Amino acid sequence: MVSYVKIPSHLKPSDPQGPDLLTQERNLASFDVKELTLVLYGIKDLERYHTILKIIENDPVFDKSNIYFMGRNELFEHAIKKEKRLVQLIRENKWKVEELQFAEWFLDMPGPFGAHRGMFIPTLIGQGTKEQKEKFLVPALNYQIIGCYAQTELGHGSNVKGLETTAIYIPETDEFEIHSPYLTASKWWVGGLGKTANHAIVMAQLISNGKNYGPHPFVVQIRDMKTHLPLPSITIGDIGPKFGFNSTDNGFILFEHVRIPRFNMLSKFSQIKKGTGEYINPPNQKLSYGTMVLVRAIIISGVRVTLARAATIAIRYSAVRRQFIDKDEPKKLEDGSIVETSILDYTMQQYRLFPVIAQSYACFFTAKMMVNLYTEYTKQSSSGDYSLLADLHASSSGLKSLTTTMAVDSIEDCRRACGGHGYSSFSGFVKFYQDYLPNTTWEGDNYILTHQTARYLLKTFRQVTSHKNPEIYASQSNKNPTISYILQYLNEPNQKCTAITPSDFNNHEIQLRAFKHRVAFLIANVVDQIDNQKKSWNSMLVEINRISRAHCQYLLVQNFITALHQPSEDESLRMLHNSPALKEVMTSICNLFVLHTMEKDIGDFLESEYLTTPQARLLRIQVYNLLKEIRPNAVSLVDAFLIPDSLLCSALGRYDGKVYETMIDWASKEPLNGMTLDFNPNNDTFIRKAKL
Ligand SMILES: CC/C=C\C/C=C\C/C=C\C/C=C\C/C=C\C/C=C/C(=O)SCCNC(=O)CCNC(=O)[C@H](O)C(C)(C)COP(=O)(O)OP(=O)(O)OC[C@H]1O[C@@H](n2cnc3c(N)ncnc32)[C@H](O)[C@@H]1OP(=O)(O)O
Ligand SMILES: Cc1cc2nc3c(=O)[nH]c(=O)nc-3n(C[C@H](O)[C@H](O)[C@H](O)COP(=O)(O)OP(=O)(O)OC[C@H]3O[C@@H](n4cnc5c(N)ncnc54)[C@H](O)[C@@H]3O)c2cc1C
Repeated sequence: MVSYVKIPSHLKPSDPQGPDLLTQERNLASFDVKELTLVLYGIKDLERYHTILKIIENDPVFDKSNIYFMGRNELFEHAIKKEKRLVQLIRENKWKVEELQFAEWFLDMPGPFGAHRGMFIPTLIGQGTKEQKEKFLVPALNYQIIGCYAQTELGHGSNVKGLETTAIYIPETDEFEIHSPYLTASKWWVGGLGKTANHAIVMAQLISNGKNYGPHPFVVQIRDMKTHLPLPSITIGDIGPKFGFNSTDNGFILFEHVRIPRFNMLSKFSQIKKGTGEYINPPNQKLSYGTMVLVRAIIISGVRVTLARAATIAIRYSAVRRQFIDKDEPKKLEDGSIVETSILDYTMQQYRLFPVIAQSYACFFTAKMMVNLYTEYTKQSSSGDYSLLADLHASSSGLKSLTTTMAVDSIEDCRRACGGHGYSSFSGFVKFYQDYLPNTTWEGDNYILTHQTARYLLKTFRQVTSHKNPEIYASQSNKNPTISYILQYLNEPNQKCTAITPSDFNNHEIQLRAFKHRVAFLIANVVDQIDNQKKSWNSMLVEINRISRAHCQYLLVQNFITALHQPSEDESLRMLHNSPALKEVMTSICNLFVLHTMEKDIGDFLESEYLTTPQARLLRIQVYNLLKEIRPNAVSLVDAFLIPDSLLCSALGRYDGKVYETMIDWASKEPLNGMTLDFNPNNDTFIRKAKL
C-alpha cells in the first residue's frame, strides 16, 4: 500500500523500554504458554491451525492491508474474490469442515457464501432425504449451486409460526405454489441472497387440502443458472447498507405464485403424499427448526475466540501504554529513573479486562459441553430417539443468548479500555464489533431465546415439585443439572453461605452451591407468581430473562469447575490435569470468572439470602485479590489464545507491541492524505467548489 505522508526520520522512541515491555511481561509468566495453547487447541487442531494460517497469510487475494479504507462495494467485491479463492483452495487441498473453519476464522470476512456453508448445506444434511441430498446437497458441496436460508420476513422474524409466505400443495400437478401474499411476507435479511445465491431454502407455511401444517423448508431455485437473472415471478434485491456485515449481500425476495415440484419440500421428517396431499407427521413437531439449534450451538462454540480476540488487543495494548506516574508506587527503571505507569497496572483497568480473559476460558469449557451434547443428540436421533431435543434446545437457546451478549459487551468494554485509540478502526475493534454484533439478534433475538430456556426450567421445576416423592428424580440429577439444583433447593431452601474470610470464596463447593441456590430460588419465585398469584407471562418477562441467565451462568460455572476437577478422557483436559502450573493459573481464572459473575449480579444472591451483606463485601475483596494474583500472567494468558496478528488486524494488539509505529504507518496510508485538494477554510476557490 502507498504511504501518502512521509514520516520524519529523526524521531527517537520516547519510551526506552517500549519495544521490550511485552517481553518483560512474558517473562513473568508462571506457566508454559505453549502448553496452555496446546490445551486450548489439541495437537491435531494446532497442526491444522499452522498449516491453514500459512496458506491464508501467503495468498495475495486475502491481503487485508487495505481493509479499513474500503467502502461497501469494494468490501463486497473483496468478499466475492475471497469466496472464489477459498473454493479453489478447498478443492486443491481437499479441505474438510475442520480446515474450512480455521480458514474462515483467519479470513474474518463475512461473505456471500457464509449462509451457503453455514445454513443451506446443514439444512440439506439435516432435513433432506437421500434422494434430495443427491439432487441438491452434492452440487451444493461442489459449489455448482449456491444457496441461502430464507426464513425471516419483513413482518416476522422471531415469531416463526407467524410467517406469511405460503406453500400450497397442488395435487393436479403434484407441485407446491410458493407465494408472498403481503408486502410483509417478503423474505428479508437473507445472507447471500441479494446478489449471489441461485437457490434458497424457503421456510413457508405448508398448506394441503386447506389445512395449515405450519412452517416447513422448501428448496426453491431463484435465479437462472446461465444468466443469473431472477426467475419469472420472483423479485430479488439487496436490502441496503447495515450497521456492519457490509461485505455480505443480505437480500429480500418476493414470490408470485411460483411453482416447484413436490420433491422440493425437505422431507426427512414430514412429507406430503402424492395426489392425496395427506400430511405425514414428523416424529417431533419442531424438527423443521433443526438448523437453528445447530447454528446456535456453533455460535456458542465461537464465543470463546471472540472474547479471546478482544482481550488480546486490550491486554497487550494496556501493557504497552503508559500514562501518569503513580505517586504511591512510582515505576523505577534499573538506572533509577522514574517512568510512567503501564495502564495494565491500574486496578480499575484490571477489573475491566481480566474478567474478559476469564470469560473466554469459561466459554472454552462450555463449548466443549455443547459439542458433546450436540454429538450425543445426533447419535440418539439417528436411531429415532429425540428425547434430548428439549434439553438441547433449552441450553443452546439460553447459552447463545448469555454468551453472545457477554461477548458484545466485552468487545465494547475492551475497546473503551483502549481510550481514544480504541475508537480508531486501526484498533481492530471497529469492524470486528460491527460484524459480530448481529450474533445477539440472528438465530433468535437474545431476549426471545431466554423465554425458551425459562419455559423448560419452569416445566422441570413443576414436574419435580408436583411429584409426591421428588427424590425419585435423584437418579437423573447426575446428567441433568436442573434437576440436581432443584432437588438440593427443595431439601434445603434456607441454605446459607459458610464463607467467613475472602479466600473462603475460592472454595468451589461454596461457589457451586451459591449458583444452584440462586437459580432454584429464582425459578421457585417465578413459578409461585405465575401459578399461585396468577401473574401473566408478559408481566414476568424480566424475571423470565433473569432465570435463563442465572441457569446459563450456572452451566458456565459448573463446566469450568468440573473441567478442573473431574478425571476425563478428553485430551485437553488430561494435559491440563497433568500440569500443576497450568492447573494453578486456570484455578485462579476460574475463581475470577465465578466471583466476578457473582459480584455483578450480587442482588440475586442477597435476595435469596444465601449471602449476607458482610459476605458480599468479603467476596468483593476476594475479586481484588484475584486480580493481583492474575496480573503477572495477564499477557501470557492472552498469548496462549494464539490469535495471529493477521486476524487481529490491530495496531494496538500486535504481538511485538509496536503500537505507535503501526498507528502512524497505517495513518500515512489513509487515501484522504493522498487527495490533491487539501481542505483549507480560507481557500475561496475550494469553498466555491463546495457550494456548487
Ligand atoms: C458444512 C458447514 C461448514 C461450516 C460451517 C461453519 C460455520 C457456520 C456458522 C455460522 C453460520 C454462518 C453464517 C450464517 C449466520 C447467520 C445467518 C443468520 C441466519 C438467521 O438468522 S436464520 C433465522 C433464524 N430465526 C430464528 O432463530 C427465529 C427465532 N424464533 C424461534 O426460534 C421460534 O419461533 C421460537 C422463538 C422458539 C418460538 O417458536 P414457537 O412459537 O413455534 O414455539 P413455542 O414457544 O410455542 O414453543 C413450542 C414448543 O417447541 C419447542 N421449540 C421451539 N423451538 C424449538 C427448536 N428449535 N427445537 C426444539 N424445540 C423447539 C419449545 O421449547 C416448546 O416446547 P414445549 O411446548 O415447551 O415443550
Ligand atoms: C446481519 C443479519 C443477518 C441475518 N441473516 C438471516 C438469514 O440469512 N436468514 C434469515 O432467515 N434471517 C436472517 N436474519 C434475521 C434474524 O434471524 C432476525 O432478525 C432475528 O431472528 C430477530 O427477529 P426480528 O427481526 O423479527 O425481531 P423482532 O421479533 O421484531 O424483535 C424486536 C424486539 O422485540 C422484542 N420482542 C419480540 N417479540 C417479543 C415477545 N414475544 N416478548 C418480548 N419481547 C419481544 C425482541 O426482544 C426485540 O427486542 C439476519 C439478521 C441479521 C441482523
